[in-house]
Amino acid sequence: MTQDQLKQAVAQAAVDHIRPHLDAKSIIGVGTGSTANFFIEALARHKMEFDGAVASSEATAQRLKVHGIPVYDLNGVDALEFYVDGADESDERLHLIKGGGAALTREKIVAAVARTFVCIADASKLVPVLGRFPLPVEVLPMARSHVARQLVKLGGDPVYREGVVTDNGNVILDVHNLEIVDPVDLEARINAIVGVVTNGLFAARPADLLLLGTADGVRTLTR
Ligand SMILES: O=C[C@H](O)[C@H](O)[C@H](O)COP(=O)(O)O
Repeated sequence: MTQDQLKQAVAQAAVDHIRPHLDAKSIIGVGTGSTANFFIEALARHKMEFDGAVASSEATAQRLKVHGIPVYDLNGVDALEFYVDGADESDERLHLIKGGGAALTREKIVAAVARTFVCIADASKLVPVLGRFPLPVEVLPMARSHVARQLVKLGGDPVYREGVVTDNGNVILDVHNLEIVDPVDLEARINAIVGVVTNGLFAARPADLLLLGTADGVRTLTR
Protein backbone atom coordinates (compact mmCIF):
# COMPACT_ATOMS: atom_id res chain seq x y z
CA MET A 1 0.00 0.00 0.00
CA THR A 2 1.21 3.51 -0.77
CA GLN A 3 1.37 6.20 1.91
CA ASP A 4 -1.57 7.97 0.24
CA GLN A 5 -3.65 4.77 0.41
CA LEU A 6 -2.85 4.49 4.12
CA LYS A 7 -3.92 8.11 4.61
CA GLN A 8 -7.13 7.47 2.65
CA ALA A 9 -7.88 4.42 4.81
CA VAL A 10 -7.53 6.36 8.08
CA ALA A 11 -9.53 9.27 6.69
CA GLN A 12 -12.36 6.86 5.90
CA ALA A 13 -11.99 5.23 9.33
CA ALA A 14 -12.39 8.66 10.96
CA VAL A 15 -15.57 9.32 9.00
CA ASP A 16 -16.89 5.87 10.00
CA HIS A 17 -16.03 6.66 13.64
CA ILE A 18 -17.85 10.00 13.83
CA ARG A 19 -20.84 9.32 11.55
CA PRO A 20 -23.02 7.55 14.16
CA HIS A 21 -22.69 10.64 16.40
CA LEU A 22 -23.71 13.24 13.79
CA ASP A 23 -27.00 15.05 13.48
CA ALA A 24 -28.28 18.06 11.55
CA LYS A 25 -26.77 20.46 14.11
CA SER A 26 -23.28 18.90 14.30
CA ILE A 27 -20.25 21.02 13.54
CA ILE A 28 -16.95 19.21 13.04
CA GLY A 29 -13.47 20.59 13.64
CA VAL A 30 -11.25 19.87 10.65
CA GLY A 31 -7.45 19.94 10.60
CA THR A 32 -4.84 20.77 8.01
CA GLY A 33 -2.49 18.78 5.77
CA SER A 34 -2.51 15.93 3.28
CA THR A 35 -4.19 13.42 5.64
CA ALA A 36 -6.83 15.97 6.69
CA ASN A 37 -7.46 16.65 2.99
CA PHE A 38 -8.37 12.98 2.46
CA PHE A 39 -10.68 13.30 5.47
CA ILE A 40 -12.43 16.30 3.86
CA GLU A 41 -13.00 14.27 0.69
CA ALA A 42 -14.47 11.35 2.63
CA LEU A 43 -16.54 13.65 4.86
CA ALA A 44 -17.99 15.54 1.90
CA ARG A 45 -19.75 12.37 0.74
CA HIS A 46 -21.93 12.67 3.88
CA LYS A 47 -22.41 16.44 3.96
CA MET A 48 -26.19 16.12 4.30
CA GLU A 49 -25.72 14.38 7.67
CA PHE A 50 -24.28 17.37 9.58
CA ASP A 51 -24.40 21.17 9.65
CA GLY A 52 -20.84 22.27 8.83
CA ALA A 53 -17.25 22.60 9.98
CA VAL A 54 -14.72 24.80 11.75
CA ALA A 55 -11.40 24.99 9.92
CA SER A 56 -7.90 25.03 11.43
CA SER A 57 -6.43 27.02 8.50
CA GLU A 58 -7.37 29.20 5.56
CA ALA A 59 -6.37 26.33 3.23
CA THR A 60 -8.75 23.93 4.95
CA ALA A 61 -11.57 26.51 4.98
CA GLN A 62 -11.11 26.92 1.23
CA ARG A 63 -11.12 23.18 0.62
CA LEU A 64 -14.22 22.64 2.77
CA LYS A 65 -16.10 25.31 0.82
CA VAL A 66 -15.04 23.78 -2.51
CA HIS A 67 -16.58 20.52 -1.27
CA GLY A 68 -19.82 22.30 -0.36
CA ILE A 69 -19.35 22.08 3.42
CA PRO A 70 -20.36 25.31 5.26
CA VAL A 71 -17.53 26.81 7.33
CA TYR A 72 -18.24 28.50 10.68
CA ASP A 73 -16.22 30.94 12.78
CA LEU A 74 -15.11 29.18 15.97
CA ASN A 75 -16.30 32.15 18.05
CA GLY A 76 -19.89 31.43 17.11
CA VAL A 77 -19.70 27.76 18.03
CA ASP A 78 -20.54 26.63 21.58
CA ALA A 79 -19.26 23.07 21.39
CA LEU A 80 -17.46 20.74 19.04
CA GLU A 81 -17.88 17.03 19.52
CA PHE A 82 -14.98 16.07 17.21
CA TYR A 83 -11.74 17.49 15.90
CA VAL A 84 -10.09 15.36 13.21
CA ASP A 85 -6.52 16.10 12.12
CA GLY A 86 -3.22 14.53 11.07
CA ALA A 87 0.13 14.76 12.86
CA ASP A 88 3.82 14.81 12.09
CA GLU A 89 4.61 12.43 14.95
CA SER A 90 2.76 10.60 17.71
CA ASP A 91 4.02 8.55 20.62
CA GLU A 92 2.06 5.68 22.19
CA ARG A 93 0.51 8.07 24.73
CA LEU A 94 -0.87 10.13 21.82
CA HIS A 95 1.34 13.13 22.53
CA LEU A 96 1.88 14.72 19.14
CA ILE A 97 4.18 16.96 17.17
CA LYS A 98 2.23 19.06 14.68
CA GLY A 99 2.86 22.12 12.54
CA GLY A 100 4.73 20.75 9.54
CA GLY A 101 2.23 22.75 7.50
CA ALA A 102 2.53 25.82 9.79
CA ALA A 103 -1.09 25.53 11.01
CA LEU A 104 -0.24 24.55 14.61
CA THR A 105 -1.75 27.49 16.48
CA ARG A 106 -5.21 27.33 14.96
CA GLU A 107 -5.06 23.55 15.20
CA LYS A 108 -4.31 23.75 18.91
CA ILE A 109 -7.19 26.19 19.45
CA VAL A 110 -9.74 24.01 17.65
CA ALA A 111 -8.42 20.90 19.42
CA ALA A 112 -8.82 22.69 22.78
CA VAL A 113 -12.51 23.30 22.10
CA ALA A 114 -13.30 19.80 20.87
CA ARG A 115 -14.49 17.09 23.22
CA THR A 116 -12.77 14.35 21.19
CA PHE A 117 -9.60 14.77 19.16
CA VAL A 118 -9.31 12.01 16.55
CA CYS A 119 -5.81 11.91 15.08
CA ILE A 120 -5.34 10.22 11.71
CA ALA A 121 -1.92 9.18 10.45
CA ASP A 122 -0.03 6.59 8.47
CA ALA A 123 2.16 4.17 10.42
CA SER A 124 5.38 6.11 9.74
CA LYS A 125 4.19 8.81 12.18
CA LEU A 126 4.21 6.55 15.27
CA VAL A 127 7.55 6.89 17.12
CA PRO A 128 8.84 5.62 20.47
CA VAL A 129 10.05 9.11 21.47
CA LEU A 130 8.99 12.44 19.94
CA GLY A 131 11.59 14.71 18.39
CA ARG A 132 12.99 13.19 15.23
CA PHE A 133 10.62 15.57 13.43
CA PRO A 134 11.86 19.14 14.11
CA LEU A 135 9.48 20.87 16.51
CA PRO A 136 7.69 23.84 14.88
CA VAL A 137 7.35 26.98 16.99
CA GLU A 138 5.17 29.89 15.83
CA VAL A 139 6.80 33.20 16.76
CA LEU A 140 5.94 36.89 16.43
CA PRO A 141 8.29 38.20 13.71
CA MET A 142 10.04 40.80 15.90
CA ALA A 143 10.86 38.17 18.54
CA ARG A 144 12.47 35.68 16.16
CA SER A 145 16.11 36.10 17.26
CA HIS A 146 15.25 36.35 20.95
CA VAL A 147 13.16 33.19 20.84
CA ALA A 148 15.85 31.37 18.84
CA ARG A 149 18.43 32.17 21.57
CA GLN A 150 16.10 30.84 24.28
CA LEU A 151 15.46 27.66 22.30
CA VAL A 152 19.22 27.07 22.08
CA LYS A 153 19.35 27.35 25.90
CA LEU A 154 16.74 24.55 26.01
CA GLY A 155 19.12 22.36 24.00
CA GLY A 156 17.60 22.73 20.52
CA ASP A 157 18.88 23.95 17.16
CA PRO A 158 16.24 26.34 15.80
CA VAL A 159 16.05 26.90 12.04
CA TYR A 160 14.02 29.76 10.57
CA ARG A 161 11.50 28.41 8.02
CA GLU A 162 12.35 30.85 5.23
CA GLY A 163 9.51 32.30 3.20
CA VAL A 164 6.71 30.92 5.41
CA VAL A 165 4.19 33.28 7.01
CA THR A 166 1.43 31.66 9.06
CA ASP A 167 -2.29 32.45 8.69
CA ASN A 168 -1.76 34.64 11.78
CA GLY A 169 1.03 36.71 10.16
CA ASN A 170 3.84 35.09 12.16
CA VAL A 171 6.97 33.07 11.38
CA ILE A 172 8.07 29.51 12.19
CA LEU A 173 11.22 28.24 13.87
CA ASP A 174 11.79 24.49 13.42
CA VAL A 175 13.73 23.16 16.40
CA HIS A 176 16.06 20.26 15.63
CA ASN A 177 17.83 17.88 18.01
CA LEU A 178 15.58 18.40 21.03
CA GLU A 179 15.54 15.63 23.59
CA ILE A 180 11.86 15.41 24.42
CA VAL A 181 11.90 13.48 27.69
CA ASP A 182 8.81 15.15 29.16
CA PRO A 183 6.56 16.53 26.37
CA VAL A 184 4.11 18.24 28.77
CA ASP A 185 6.92 20.10 30.55
CA LEU A 186 8.69 21.10 27.33
CA GLU A 187 5.45 22.32 25.75
CA ALA A 188 4.88 24.64 28.74
CA ARG A 189 8.50 25.84 28.87
CA ILE A 190 8.59 26.81 25.20
CA ASN A 191 5.20 28.51 25.41
CA ALA A 192 6.52 30.58 28.34
CA ILE A 193 9.18 32.27 26.16
CA VAL A 194 8.09 35.84 25.37
CA GLY A 195 7.29 36.12 21.68
CA VAL A 196 6.20 32.51 21.24
CA VAL A 197 2.62 32.15 20.05
CA THR A 198 2.60 28.41 20.54
CA ASN A 199 4.65 25.32 19.78
CA GLY A 200 3.76 22.14 17.94
CA LEU A 201 3.78 19.84 20.96
CA PHE A 202 0.25 18.63 21.65
CA ALA A 203 0.95 17.08 25.03
CA ALA A 204 -1.12 19.02 27.58
CA ARG A 205 -4.00 18.24 25.25
CA PRO A 206 -3.02 15.07 23.38
CA ALA A 207 -5.21 13.21 20.91
CA ASP A 208 -7.93 11.01 22.40
CA LEU A 209 -7.85 8.46 19.63
CA LEU A 210 -5.20 7.65 17.03
CA LEU A 211 -6.30 5.89 13.87
CA LEU A 212 -3.09 4.55 12.40
CA GLY A 213 -2.87 3.29 8.82
CA THR A 214 -0.76 0.14 8.56
CA ALA A 215 -0.27 -2.46 5.81
CA ASP A 216 -2.47 -4.82 7.90
CA GLY A 217 -5.32 -2.33 8.26
CA VAL A 218 -6.27 0.57 10.52
CA ARG A 219 -5.02 0.24 14.11
CA THR A 220 -6.88 2.13 16.84
CA LEU A 221 -4.84 3.49 19.75
CA THR A 222 -6.37 5.20 22.76
CA ARG A 223 -4.84 6.87 25.79
O1 LIG B 1 0.49 22.26 10.24
C1 LIG B 1 0.14 21.18 9.79
C2 LIG B 1 -0.43 20.10 10.56
O2 LIG B 1 -0.01 20.00 11.87
C3 LIG B 1 -0.52 18.74 9.88
O3 LIG B 1 -1.58 18.08 10.51
C4 LIG B 1 0.72 17.88 9.97
O4 LIG B 1 1.81 18.59 9.42
C5 LIG B 1 0.54 16.54 9.24
O5 LIG B 1 0.36 16.75 7.88
P1 LIG B 1 0.23 15.57 6.84
O6 LIG B 1 -1.07 14.92 7.07
O7 LIG B 1 0.33 16.24 5.50
O8 LIG B 1 1.41 14.65 7.08
